[in-house]
Amino acid sequence: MTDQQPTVFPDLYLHDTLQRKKVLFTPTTPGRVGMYLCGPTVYSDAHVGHAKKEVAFDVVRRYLMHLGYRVRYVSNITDVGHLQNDADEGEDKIAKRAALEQLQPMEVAEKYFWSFMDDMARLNVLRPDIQPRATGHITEQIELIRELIERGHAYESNGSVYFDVRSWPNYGELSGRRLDDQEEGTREAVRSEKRDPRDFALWKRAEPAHIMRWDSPWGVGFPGWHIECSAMSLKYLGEGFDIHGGGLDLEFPHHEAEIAQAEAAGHPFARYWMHNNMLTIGGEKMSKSKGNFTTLRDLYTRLDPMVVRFLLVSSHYRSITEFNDEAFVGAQNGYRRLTDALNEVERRLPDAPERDDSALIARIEAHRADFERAMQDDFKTPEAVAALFGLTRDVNEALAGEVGRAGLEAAQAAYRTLGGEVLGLFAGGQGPQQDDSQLLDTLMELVLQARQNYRLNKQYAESDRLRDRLTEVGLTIEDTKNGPRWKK
Ligand SMILES: Nc1ncnc2c1ncn2[C@@H]1O[C@H](COP(=O)(O)OP(=O)(O)OP(=O)(O)O)[C@@H](O)[C@H]1O
Ligand SMILES: [Zn+2]
Repeated sequence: MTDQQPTVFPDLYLHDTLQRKKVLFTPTTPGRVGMYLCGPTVYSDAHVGHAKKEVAFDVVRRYLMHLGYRVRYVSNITDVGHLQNDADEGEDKIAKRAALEQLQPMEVAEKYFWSFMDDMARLNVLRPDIQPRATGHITEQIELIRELIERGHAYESNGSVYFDVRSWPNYGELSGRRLDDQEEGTREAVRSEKRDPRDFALWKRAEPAHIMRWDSPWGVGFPGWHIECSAMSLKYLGEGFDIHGGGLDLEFPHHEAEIAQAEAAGHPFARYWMHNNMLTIGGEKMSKSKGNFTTLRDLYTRLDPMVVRFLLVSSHYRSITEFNDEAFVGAQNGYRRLTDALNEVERRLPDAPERDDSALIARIEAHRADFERAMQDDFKTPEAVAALFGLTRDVNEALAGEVGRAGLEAAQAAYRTLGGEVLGLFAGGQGPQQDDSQLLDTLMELVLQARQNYRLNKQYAESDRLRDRLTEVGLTIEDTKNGPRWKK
């Protein structure tokens, strides 16, 4: 099979954190893009902030694919518990959760990996081409640390290995922080192992109680927080790969450390850095540790995941998205406007008459051009969504009268390509209609309530009849100590 790739790609501008400005994007290998995104630490359910990041970069990837690029999208899974704070101390997040849930650390990682995958699938986030796990790449991480020691940029101390920031003058180039401005804040015991308090751990000696542990040239231990991303992105995308993404909160120290680890070892790192801004609640970053989060799981009981996605793409990836009920209502209405129009277009298509729709088609093309222009200017999704609303205004106006096949087909193609393929707003491909599973959840909640009322009134025969009838259609009710549950 030959590669069907366009030879000319339209100009695409993106904001590069490293250059602190919007720049023209040119991939290293014509027609191909290698992208790496810092993925989740799998120790709890994903929240809406994680969704902002995943959707932001999913849209970047989808748009590159839409332009005709072949994209290799790599996103890691942190399944080794790195320590709780940036100063290389505190508890191991995964181990802490394992103790709480009485599970093995690897059970915790497995459980939350799958919950993350399910949550993102419902948001219509495409699966990464490669999803490397940190625990599966300990050898690569050890190798990179060894190179750093050999080149004099890292040193072993008491069974741990630290990156020597003073040996690498470029440290701070991404975040613009000068070494002298960087915080110290490290506990005395850890500080005494370091030559400089700002040095960060590449490898940590494991205390006897630490479950996740590996042999290394420096004794039994586990990797530091940052090293996995340098090792795995280089392994799967090669030196000088194109785009590295992640949340703005990771710029320092995580991304700064990723660059230093790779480049000090002699491996040119990412050429463009993209950072999404934060999803906030009451003006504060939504985060696991602050406890001010709403999990996607919870949110999906109230909202169609596609509305959540619509809400996220309605603000720019570099803007703050404030999360509140008003925003939901707006997103619900906005999404409805698009899907109502598309549903009507598709309903009419099979019996559409032949007629001249050139005026409508010209307007559709103009909205399409607006959409592309917005996306080529640093992925301005709010403007792209505005173009879809412009399209919807014209389509609705046309639908008020008679529209021919050509007009309907052009409208359908615009919605499906731009709203569907690029923005990922119409999951599944079978149409934008409401997802029935959502409906089923709501109905079953009502049924369980009705059954509970029967039981409270001691109407056990009615309650049993309800349950038996559900069993006949393949729905089972189980009474647990936390109340009744149902499953298909
Ligand atoms: N509120 C948010 N808005 C946008 N992106 C976020 C938000 N919270 C986390 N992210 C991104 O998700 C990824 C994983 O984040 P992380 O696991 O540190 O979540 P967190 O909730 O900030 O956890 P913690 O509070 O324990 O640091 C990072 O790339 C981070 O930038
Ligand atoms: Zn990373």
